[in-house]
Amino acid sequence: MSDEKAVRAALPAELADMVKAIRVEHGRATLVVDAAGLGRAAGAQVQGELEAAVSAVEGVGEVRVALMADRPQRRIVAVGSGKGGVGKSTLTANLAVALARAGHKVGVVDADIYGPSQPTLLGGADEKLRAEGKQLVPFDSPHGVKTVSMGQLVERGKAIAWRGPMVGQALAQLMDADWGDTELLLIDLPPGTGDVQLTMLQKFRPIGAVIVSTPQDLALIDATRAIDLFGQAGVPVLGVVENMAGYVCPHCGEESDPFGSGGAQAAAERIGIPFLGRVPLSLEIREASDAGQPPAASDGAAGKPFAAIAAQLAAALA
Ligand SMILES: Nc1ncnc2c1ncn2[C@@H]1O[C@H](COP(=O)(O)OP(=O)(O)OP(=O)(O)O)[C@@H](O)[C@H]1O
Repeated sequence: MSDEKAVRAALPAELADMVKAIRVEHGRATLVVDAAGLGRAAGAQVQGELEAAVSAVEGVGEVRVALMADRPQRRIVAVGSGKGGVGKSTLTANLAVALARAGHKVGVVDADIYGPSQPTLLGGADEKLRAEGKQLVPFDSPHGVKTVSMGQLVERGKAIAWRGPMVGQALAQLMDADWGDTELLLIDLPPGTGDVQLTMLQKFRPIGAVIVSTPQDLALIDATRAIDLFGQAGVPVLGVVENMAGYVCPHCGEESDPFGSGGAQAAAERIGIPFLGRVPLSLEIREASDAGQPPAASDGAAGKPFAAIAAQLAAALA
């Protein structure tokens, strides 16, 4: 039996499939292990078990275990807006839930230090973040999305007055959390074009951005500024979403457009970026969001626009 075959024969059955390559040279066995999706603790355990098993093989004096893809390539999509209060956090949470329901492994980083809201939106308002070693462990929301938030790093209700470097460090901690097999991270950015946005673009290089705007002219002007920021940083804008467009009166059914309608679509067409869809102004969306029950988690009418936009986004990413 060759040395490699002897090593393979000695592998614990439940770990054998993970060992993608074996080389034995001068009494040193090197194993390449597919550790994608394993957290740090599980990875260390696999490593220990393989070392123990292989060091018992005759002629092997040293064992090296290389854990590959321990940090799988995760795609990052930033969700931004030119101004506050346009529904960026609501959209991020619901897109994440809709994508998770469509089978994607999704996480949300709530980078909105001035108004962190993902824990509330995703049903974890009272959850504290755990740390394992130096790594944060994201909160597993009941809606199939993992999330970490600036809001979980500070006491609830306390104002955060951080300067640039502190923001950068906090953001890095959130991004480097133990995301496990998460494939796609949606980042809920603070509104505008400040420190957090720049750090995110420069340091973590999202593969694309989604811009949220209400249909008002002023919001659209600000959205155009955000689009410009992403463009300058070389981050493609995957599309624009128009939120709070059209209001259907729950009593009489009459449809009105308190903030106008269609402005974001027209602006996207003018600038030459895709329009991903429209979410109506709806009492149901607001109430469900406040209650930590994202509309996208159910099959009701309020969830439909989010599912449609998520499908568009998934297609753009594919
Ligand atoms: N389509 C909608 N219909 C009704 N209410 C909405 C809709 N979208 C968002 N809201 C409500 O508007 C408020 C602001 O939304 P959200 O916090 O998502 O905005 P934001 O752009 O993330 O704000 P911030 O500036 O705090 O980051 C929330 O109360 C939310 O429930």
